[in-house]
Amino acid sequence: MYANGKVALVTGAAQGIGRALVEVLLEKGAAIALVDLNPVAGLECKVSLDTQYGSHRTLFIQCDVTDEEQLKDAFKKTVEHFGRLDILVNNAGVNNEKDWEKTIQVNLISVIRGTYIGLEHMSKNNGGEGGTIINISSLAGLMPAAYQPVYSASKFGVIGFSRAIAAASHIGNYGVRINTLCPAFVDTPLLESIEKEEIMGEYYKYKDNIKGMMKSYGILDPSIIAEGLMNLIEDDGLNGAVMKITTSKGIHFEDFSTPYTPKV
Ligand SMILES: NC(=O)C1=CN([C@@H]2O[C@H](COP(=O)(O)OP(=O)(O)OC[C@H]3O[C@@H](n4cnc5c(N)ncnc54)[C@H](O)[C@@H]3O)[C@@H](O)[C@H]2O)C=CC1
Ligand SMILES: CC/C=C\C[C@H](O)/C=C/C=C\C=C\C=C\C(=O)[C@@H](O)C/C=C\CCC(=O)O
Repeated sequence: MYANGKVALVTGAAQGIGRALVEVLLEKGAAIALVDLNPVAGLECKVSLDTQYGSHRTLFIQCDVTDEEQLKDAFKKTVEHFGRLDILVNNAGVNNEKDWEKTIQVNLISVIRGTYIGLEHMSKNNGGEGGTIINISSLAGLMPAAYQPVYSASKFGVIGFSRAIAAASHIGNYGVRINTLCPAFVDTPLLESIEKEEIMGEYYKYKDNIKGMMKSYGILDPSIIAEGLMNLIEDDGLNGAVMKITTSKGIHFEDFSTPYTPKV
C-alpha cells in the first residue's frame, strides 16, 4: 500500500516512536489522527506538525486507549473527519512493573481492542475497503526481559495475537494485513522509566543492569523505527510478519521456522 492519500490512526502519537511514525507518514502524503492520552504533548505535536504540513493533514484526539468508549470514539471521529481509515498503528505503550496491570491494559488489551475496532472499520467482510494494521511490540516480546517481566509478557502477547489475527484475516479474506514491529532500545522518554522506583518496583535494583544492556546493545534513533514501519505498510506481501530492528542487524525479520532457544 502507498501511504499517499491514505488515512492513518496512530496511538501514542504525541512523542517518541509514535511522533517519528507520524512524521514519516506525513512525508509520504498520508493524513493522520494523532491519538494520545497527553493533551499538552498532543496539542504541541499538532501545532508543530501544522506549521510543516498544514493543519488539514492531522487531527489530534485525546484518548485513553484503555477506555473502550474513548477508543471507539477516536476511530469514529477519525472516519467522520477524514472520511476513511486505511492504516492503524497500535503504538501506545508503557513500562510499569509496579502497576503491572496497567502495563497489560495499555500494551496488550488495548492493542487487541484497537485491532478489533480497526477491523470493524477496514475489513472487507464489514463493508470496508481493506487496509493494514501494525502493532508495536519489542525485542522484549521475543526474548525474556528479566528486569521487566510483565512488560515482556505484554509484548509476547502482542506478537502472538498479531500473528494469529493475521492468519484469521487471511483465512477470512478481510483484506487487512496485520504485522508486528519489535524494536530494541530506542531513544525516547520511555527509557527514563528505569530511573523511577515507583515505576520499576522490585526491579528498580536492576537499573544498572538495564543500563548495561543499553550500552552493550546500543540505542536506536526513532527514525529507523519509522523506516521499518513504512516497509510493513508498503510491502503488500507481508501479513503475520514480525519485524525486528536492532543496532547490530538493522531491520530484519524473525524466522519462526526454527525453534527459539532463550539466551538468558
Ligand atoms: N523506547 C523503546 O526503547 C522501545 C519502545 N517500544 C514500544 O514502542 C511504543 C512507543 O514507545 P515510546 O515512544 O518509546 O514511548 P513514549 O513513552 O516516549 O511514548 C508513548 C506515548 O504513548 C502515550 N500513551 C501512554 N499511555 C497511553 C494511553 N493509555 N492512552 C493513549 N496514549 C497513551 C504517551 O502519552 C506517549 O505519548 C510502546 O509500545 C513501547 O513499548 C518497543 C521497543 C523499544
Ligand atoms: C526500559 C525501557 C523499556 C522498554 C524498552 C524495550 O521495549 C525493551 C527492550 C528489552 C530488551 C532489549 C534487548 C535488545 C537486544 C538487542 O538489541 C540485540 O542486539 C541482541 C539480542 C537479540 C537479537 C536477535 C536478532 O536480532 O535476531
